[in-house]
Amino acid sequence: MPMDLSPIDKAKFVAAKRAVDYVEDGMRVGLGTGSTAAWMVRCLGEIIREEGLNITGVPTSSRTADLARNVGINVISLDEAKWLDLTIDGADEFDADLNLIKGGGGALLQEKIVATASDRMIVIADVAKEVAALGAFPLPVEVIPFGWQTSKALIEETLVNMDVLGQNTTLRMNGDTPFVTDEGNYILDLHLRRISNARQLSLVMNQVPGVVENGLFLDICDVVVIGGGDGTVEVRDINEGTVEQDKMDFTESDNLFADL
Ligand SMILES: O=C[C@H](O)[C@H](O)[C@H](O)COP(=O)(O)O
Repeated sequence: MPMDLSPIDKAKFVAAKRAVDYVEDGMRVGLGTGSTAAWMVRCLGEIIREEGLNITGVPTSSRTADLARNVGINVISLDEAKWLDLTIDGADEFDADLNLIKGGGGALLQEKIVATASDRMIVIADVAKEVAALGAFPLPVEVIPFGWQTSKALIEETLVNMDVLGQNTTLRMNGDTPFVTDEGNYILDLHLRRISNARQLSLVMNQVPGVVENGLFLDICDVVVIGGGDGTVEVRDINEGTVEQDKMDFTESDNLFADL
């Protein structure tokens, strides 16, 4: 009996399930963070249990580390792994060049380090994450708590100097207190609406004192697996374009749904 999933969760699930097909025995895999990545971690745990694969996971957040251990994935740190075969992660937006905005869940720093330490990055996303131009989703920028208001003012001044219009920067909150990342930092969300020069913006943001990293992932992603609420899956490769379009039969996933 399948669990009663909403269309958005079905979309995330089918993307995640298709993406774990890329995982082979003996691989070291970067494990992303967020609701879509959580489906992937569960699917990975499932194939490890069912097929006895020897997979080592490097999580990108404490949340993902806890989930990975719970589903039976052998978890090590990036420094122990040193280099990864593959990272599978979600995204907040992706464009036609497979450039991304990430960090909606506040894990962008570890995610960027882990993704860039991988031979390949596969992004899993529901169809709604595709955009013509990045920027409708607020761009997360991680800053150290010391002097964060100064960093915020410098970011705003920089955006004005770059002629970025409609900008507005907010400190991410968790109730009444600032949201704190796994590294003990804060997140500033840049409400830009449309980013016209992502490369320049990324470089300039990272030069502001106090900024640790920003959520633009440029030239990092190799493949996007896009899920639809009706079970459709499209695989888009950075070099080859759309390489696969399929539709998953949900009845085939009954056992997996029951386990999740
Ligand atoms: O910090 C969080 C990550 O970048 C997530 O991968 C991103 O926010 C997408 O999350 P979700 O799959 O929940 O939409």
